[in-house]
Amino acid sequence: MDSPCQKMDLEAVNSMNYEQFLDIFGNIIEKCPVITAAVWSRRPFLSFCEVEDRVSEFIESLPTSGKEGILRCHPDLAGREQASGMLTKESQEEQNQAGLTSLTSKERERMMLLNTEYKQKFGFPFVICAKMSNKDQIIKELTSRVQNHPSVELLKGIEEVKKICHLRMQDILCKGSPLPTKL
Ligand SMILES: NC(=O)N[C@H]1NC(=O)NC1=O
Repeated sequence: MDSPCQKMDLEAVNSMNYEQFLDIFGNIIEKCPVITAAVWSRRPFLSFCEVEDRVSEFIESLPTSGKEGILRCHPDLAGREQASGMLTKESQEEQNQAGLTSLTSKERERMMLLNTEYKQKFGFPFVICAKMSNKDQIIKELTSRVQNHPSVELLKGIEEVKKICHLRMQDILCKGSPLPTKL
C-alpha cells in the first residue's frame, strides 16, 4: 500500500532522469545506489509501492553472494562508523531513533563483542531495521540471531533490508523531499 502521507507526485518521479532519481532514491538500500539505478529502467511506475516491488525483485534475483554483498554494505549498529561520524544520514537517523547513539559503555561493549562474533560467523554484519526496534530489543535479537544457521541469517538480514527500504521510501515521500532543481 502506498503511504497515506504521500506528498511526492508519482508523475514527477516517472519523469525524472536517472541522475535525479538517484539523487532522491539512491540510498533506499544502504550504499547500494546500483539497485536504484537498475530500478529506474522499470519506469513508468504505477505506484510508489511498485518502486519497492522492483527493488525487492532485483534483490531476489541476485545469487547468494550478491545478497551477502548487500548486507556487507550496511554499517555495524553502534559500531566504528557511528563513533567516527561516518554513517550515512539515513543510518545515523535510524541508529539515533533506536537509542544506539546513547548506549552506556557496558551496552556499547556488549554490542561490539556480539557484532564481531556475528561477522566472524557469517561473513556479513548483523542487519536489523533499527527504527522498528529499540536498543534493548536489538541487543536481545543480536544475542539470539548469532546462534542461527547462515542460510537463516541471510534470509533474515535481507528481510530487514527490505523493511529499512520501506521506511526510507516513506520518509522521502512523507517529507516531500524537494524535487531536483533541474526538473
Ligand atoms: N547493521 C544494520 O542493521 N544497519 C542498518 N539498520 C538500520 O536500521 N540502519 C542501518 O544502517
